[in-house]
Amino acid sequence: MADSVPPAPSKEWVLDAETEYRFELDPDTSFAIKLVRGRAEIFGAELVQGKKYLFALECKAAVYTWQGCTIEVTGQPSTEYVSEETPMAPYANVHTALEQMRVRALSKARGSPLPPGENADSKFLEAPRVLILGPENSGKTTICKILANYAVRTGQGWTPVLANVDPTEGAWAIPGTLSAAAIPGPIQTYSPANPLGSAATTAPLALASHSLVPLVSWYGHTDTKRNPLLLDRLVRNLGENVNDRFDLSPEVKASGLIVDTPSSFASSSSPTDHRQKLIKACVNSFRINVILVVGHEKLNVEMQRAYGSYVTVVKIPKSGGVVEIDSSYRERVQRYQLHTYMYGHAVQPPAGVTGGTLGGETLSDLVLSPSSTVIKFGDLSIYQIGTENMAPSSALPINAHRQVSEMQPVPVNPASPGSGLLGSVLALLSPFNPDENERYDEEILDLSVAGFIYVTHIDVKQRKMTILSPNQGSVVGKTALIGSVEYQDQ
Ligand SMILES: Nc1ncnc2c1ncn2[C@@H]1O[C@H](COP(=O)(O)OP(=O)(O)OP(=O)(O)O)[C@@H](O)[C@H]1O
Repeated sequence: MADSVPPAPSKEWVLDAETEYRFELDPDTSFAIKLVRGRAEIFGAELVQGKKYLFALECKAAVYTWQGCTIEVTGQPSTEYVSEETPMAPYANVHTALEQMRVRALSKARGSPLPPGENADSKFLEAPRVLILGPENSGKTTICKILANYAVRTGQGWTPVLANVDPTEGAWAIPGTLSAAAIPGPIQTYSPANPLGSAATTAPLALASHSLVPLVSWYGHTDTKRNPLLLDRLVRNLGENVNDRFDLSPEVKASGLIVDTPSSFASSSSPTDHRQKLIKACVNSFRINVILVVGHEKLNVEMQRAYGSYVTVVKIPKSGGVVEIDSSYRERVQRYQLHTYMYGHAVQPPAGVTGGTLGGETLSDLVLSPSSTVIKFGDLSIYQIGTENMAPSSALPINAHRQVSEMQPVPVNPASPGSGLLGSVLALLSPFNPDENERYDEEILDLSVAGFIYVTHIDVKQRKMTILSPNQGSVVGKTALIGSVEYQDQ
């Protein structure tokens, strides 16, 4: 009977130069955009003429054109309009400045002479290492995408590293993580479940040919205030890992780094010392040399005072297109991310649209079938870092010592009624160092994530539990970390 469904409504929009078409989708709807004439981009990623791009899961985005274009849209967005006021010109200026830094850094790395008149002071020969700060809904993640996409679009072969230290956002994995990946090609926008494009963490590598393989670490909470000490350590680890990666390749190093941060780093409702410590951890560990503050005068002044002597601090405008997303939308997006990690995307294109791609992939390639496995309690060593609902050390009375530190790995007994395991997300960690001499007490805090599993059933009597995993690999003998991220099968 599919033939009798009338095709979804289609409409053409003619966009003038330097304008953008903005749209927002309702839940359970999909949408298609085709570039008919001219040139256009979505957050810096160019559209190919004639190709049908699909969008789903309450995606909110914009098609921008520098020279003017015509697009055909199919489906019914909840909001759509064209805006003539965008901050794309200042963003492009920032890109140009970063590009000059890349070119100079590569010349230095290769020992090539600098163009005449260029400053040979080593301070001006560093690749850009950019930290993006701004309040909620200022468009930080979108700016990261635009800047990374402009870098890969130059055709210079850059592979900038994008790092996400915002655990409220799933980036390439799921909420509760920090991650970093080198970006070899344009990041597509198509669903808030994959805000930075698709990645292959545990899902089969064949899943998506455009997948990145990011480095992921598990903080385990979506609230940055929950365990700031742990967050600080993970930020430093990620910085070290990125620096190690840079040491392996002068080309990647010259491509530079862009770091996306949580809005709590800019929010006056966060304790000032936590905020400042975490910003400092980012600046130091990622060796930041440019701070971009998105539309926040006070934070800009604060950053100028704290870092202006050795870091270039620039205030950039916020786009009027950034959607004011509320907490219920955020919760839904977190659920979409957790669901997509296990099941992939099962998107139904708008009626009548065939041959569309989602994030550059054909739809049939994006559906995953996770496996549900029963394991014995002893098969997996499960820990949590610190105890639940722990106030930070700074909130304890003077001279009071906590029994369990915020950083201490505590074994979790699945048989205990208060284990909190049922419905929880567990991060499977990469193995401990095989060399006993290299092992250390807190090594578990520094292990990267190999994948995630969800606990869907616990049978205390039989001492067994059922886990959902996106791949078939055995978990026996592995170490897992629980946090406070929960999953409910939809
Ligand atoms: N110009 C635009 N037109 C339409 N939608 C946009 C535009 N810019 C950003 N958005 C959308 O607005 C939402 C919020 O943007 P973004 O995630 O970049 O903000 P953020 O500051 O990183 O958010 P957070 O508060 O989570 O840190 C996203 O869904 C994004 O796709």
